[in-house]
Amino acid sequence: MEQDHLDKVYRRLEENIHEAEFLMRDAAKLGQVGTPGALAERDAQVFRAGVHLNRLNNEFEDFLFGRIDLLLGKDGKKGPDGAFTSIETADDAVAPNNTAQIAETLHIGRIGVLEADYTPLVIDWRAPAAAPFYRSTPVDPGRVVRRRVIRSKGRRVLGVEDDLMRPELTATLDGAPLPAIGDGALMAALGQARSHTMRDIVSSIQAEQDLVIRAPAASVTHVEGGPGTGKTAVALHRAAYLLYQDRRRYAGGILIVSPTPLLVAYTEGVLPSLGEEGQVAIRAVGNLVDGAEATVYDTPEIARLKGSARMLKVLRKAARGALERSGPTVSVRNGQLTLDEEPASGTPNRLRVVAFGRRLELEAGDLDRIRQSVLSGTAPVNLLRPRARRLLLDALWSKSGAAGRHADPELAAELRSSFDEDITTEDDFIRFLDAWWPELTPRGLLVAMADERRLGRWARRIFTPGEVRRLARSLRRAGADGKGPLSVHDVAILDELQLLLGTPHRPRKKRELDPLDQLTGLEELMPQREETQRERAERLAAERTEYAHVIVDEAQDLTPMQWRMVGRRGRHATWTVVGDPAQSSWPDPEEAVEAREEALGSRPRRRFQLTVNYRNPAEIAELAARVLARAMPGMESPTAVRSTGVVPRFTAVGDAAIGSVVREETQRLLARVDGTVGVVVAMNRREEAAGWLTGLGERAVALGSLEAKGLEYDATVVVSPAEIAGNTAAGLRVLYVCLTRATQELTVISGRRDEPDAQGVPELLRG
Ligand SMILES: Nc1ncnc2c1ncn2[C@@H]1O[C@H](COP(=O)(O)OP(=O)(O)OP(=O)(O)O)[C@@H](O)[C@H]1O
Repeated sequence: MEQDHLDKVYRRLEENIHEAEFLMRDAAKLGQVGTPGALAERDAQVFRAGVHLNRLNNEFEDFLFGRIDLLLGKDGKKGPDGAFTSIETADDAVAPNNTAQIAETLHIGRIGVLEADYTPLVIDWRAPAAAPFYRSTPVDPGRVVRRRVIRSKGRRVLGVEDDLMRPELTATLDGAPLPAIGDGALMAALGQARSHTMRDIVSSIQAEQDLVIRAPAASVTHVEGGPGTGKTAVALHRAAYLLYQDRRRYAGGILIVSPTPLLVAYTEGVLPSLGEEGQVAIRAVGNLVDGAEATVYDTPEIARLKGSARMLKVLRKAARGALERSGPTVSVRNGQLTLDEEPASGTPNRLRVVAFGRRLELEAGDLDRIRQSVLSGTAPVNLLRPRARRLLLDALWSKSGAAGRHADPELAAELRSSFDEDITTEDDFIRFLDAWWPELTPRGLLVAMADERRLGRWARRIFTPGEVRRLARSLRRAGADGKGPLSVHDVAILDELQLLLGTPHRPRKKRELDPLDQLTGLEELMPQREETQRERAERLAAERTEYAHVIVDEAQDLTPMQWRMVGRRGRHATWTVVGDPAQSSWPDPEEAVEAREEALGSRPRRRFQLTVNYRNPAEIAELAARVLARAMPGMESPTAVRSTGVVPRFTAVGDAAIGSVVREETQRLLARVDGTVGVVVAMNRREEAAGWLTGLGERAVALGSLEAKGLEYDATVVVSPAEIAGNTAAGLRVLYVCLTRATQELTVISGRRDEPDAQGVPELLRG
C-alpha cells in the first residue's frame, strides 16, 4: 500500500527532474543569444533548475518517511500545500458509537511534492500541515488517528511502524478498517548501531522536541536538557526549519557553534540529509576566527585564566599599553627593590627630519608627551595612528618657527601644507612613524604578552604573580613569530585583540575603470552607487562576521571570553542556545552565565526543557545519575526511554598494565556491538590511549574526556573516573559527560587512584 504511494512519488519526481533538466538545457540555449536581457533570464533559470536538481538528487534516499491519517477538521479550508488547515476536529467527526472515518491522509517527506494538479503527494516535514505528525500524542491527539513511520531504501518500502493516537476509535478509511502495524518508530530508531556520523531524526522527532524546532525565531530560544535528550539533534533540525520558514531572512546565514571539531565532523551530515546546505556554517568554537585554528588544549588551570572575564581586563591594558613607552619599572628581586629599564625593543626615542632646509628634532620627552596625549583618546590604537602623525607634524611645525611667518591665513595654510608634504614624503619620517607607531596585530600582541615582565605589568592587580608566570609560559607556545600552535582559548583572545587594536582603514582598491566610461567621463558623473541587497548578502557571506541566527550547542561550556567572541557574530541575530549546566567543564558557571547574558542582551527569552534521554539505556543512566548527585546535588536526571537489561561492567586494573586491560575490553565490546566503541581517558592520556588501540580498526576510537562532548558510541570504556574528575567540581561534571556517551554498553576501568571496591566499582561511582 505504501509502496504504491512511493511509486507514485518517484514517478512525479522523475517528471520534475526532466522538467529541471529541460530548464537547464533551455537556459543554456538562451545563453547563446547573448543579449543582456536573455542573460539575466538565463541566470535566473539556471539557478532555479540547479537548486531543484540538486535537491531532488539529494532527497532520493529515504525520501518519504511518514504518514498521518486524520479526522475531519472544523472548517474545510486548505492551505497552499493542499492540506486542510484546521487543527481542531469537527464536532461530528466521531460518531456516538466511537466510529469515525478518515477524512484526510497526508504523507510526510524531506521536501514537498505536488501532483501536476497540485494535489499534495508529499508534505515537507517543516510545513505547518506536517506538525501534527510530530506533535500528536495519545493525550493530545488533535485530528490524528494513526501516525505511521515508513522505512524505505531507494524505491523500496521496507516496513512501517504505527502508533495509534486514538486507540478507542474504530476508524475506517475508504470503507476498510485502519490497521496498526509494528512497535512504534522511536524504539526502532534508538536500537540502531551508531556510526561516526549522526543521523537525522526527522521521522521520529518527539512532541517536546518539535515544540523547540518550530518555536518562533524571534529573540532567544533557550533549551536545557540532560545528556541524550536530543539537544544537538533539535538544534540542527531547527536550523533546517528556520531556513524553510523564512529563507530570505536566513540568507544572512545561520551559524552553529559547536564545542569541538570532532562534534562538527560528527554532525556535519545532518543538514545536507535534510536538504539544507550552504546557508548554515557549523564551526567549532576554536575555529571561529579565520586564519587561526585551535589545535592544542590548555590545562584546566590555564584555560580558567585565559577564558575568564579577568582576562578581558588584561587584554584592554595590553592593547593600550603595547605602545606606551614604559618608564622604569619597580620589581622585587631576591627580596631587594630594583629599578629595571625596559629594553629599548626597537622603539625610536628621537625624530630628526629636514624641512624647509632646516634640521628639526623631537626629543624623547616631546615624543612621550605626544604619545600620552594620543593614547588618552578612546579609539583602538591602530586607528590612532593618523592622530599621532598629525600631532608630530604640529610639534615639528611649531619648532620650525615658520608658524608666524604669514599673517594672511590663506598663505599660512598653504605654507603649512607644503611643510607637511615636505616631511611626510621624507623616508626618515615614514620609517620613524612605522617604528614609533607600528600597526599592532593580535598575534604580535600575543607574543608580547608571553614576556612575563610585560604581562606582569598589564596584569597587575588582576592576576597573581604565579598566574602571570604560568600564563606567560603558556603563551610562549605561540613562538617568537606567533605562528606556533594555538589553543581554543587563544583564539578567543585573538578575536578580542582584533577588536581592541582595531583594523586600520585601508584605501579601497579603485574599481577597474571601464575604458568607455573614461572616454565619456561617465565615471565622474555617476553618483555613488548604493549596494544592492544581493551584493550586500554576498559581501556579508564572504566576510562571515555576522549571522542572522546563531545556534550555540553545548552552551554551558562557553567561557566569558568565548561568549564575547560568539556574541560579536550575532549582534543583530536571533538566537537558539542549547546546553546542560550539569555537563559544564567550566569552573565558574556563574561568571559564564553573566557573560552569556551580556552577549544575548535584553532580547526576551523563551525557555524549553527536554526531559527524556534517548541515548542511554536506563542501566547506564542510573550509574551516571550517581555522579550527577555528587556534582550537582538536587539536579534531576532525564528519564531514560528504554532499558536493555545489560548492566555496566567494572574492572579494576590492579597490577596489570592498564593499556592491555583496556585493549582487551575494547576487543570484547567490538565483538558485542555492530557500531562504534569509544575509549574515554583523562586528557593527558589521549596519545597513550590511541596507542593501546592500534590495529583494532576504525570502529574503535580513543579520545580525551573533553573531546567526548556531544559524541556517542554503541559502547564506551571509561578509563579511571578519578583521573578524569581530578578532584574538582568541574571535573565531576566532565566525568558525567563521559559516562553518558554509550547507547548500549558501558565498561568502567579503575586504577589504584580510583579506590575500587571488591566488585571493581570505583569510589566515585558507588551509590
Ligand atoms: N526523537 C528522536 N528519535 C530518534 N532518535 C533520537 C531522538 N531524539 C534524540 N535521538 C537520538 O538520541 C541521541 C542523543 O541525541 P543528541 O546527541 O542530540 O542529545 P544531546 O541532548 O545533545 O546530548 P548531550 O547533551 O549528551 O550531548 C542521538 O543519537 C539522537 O539521534
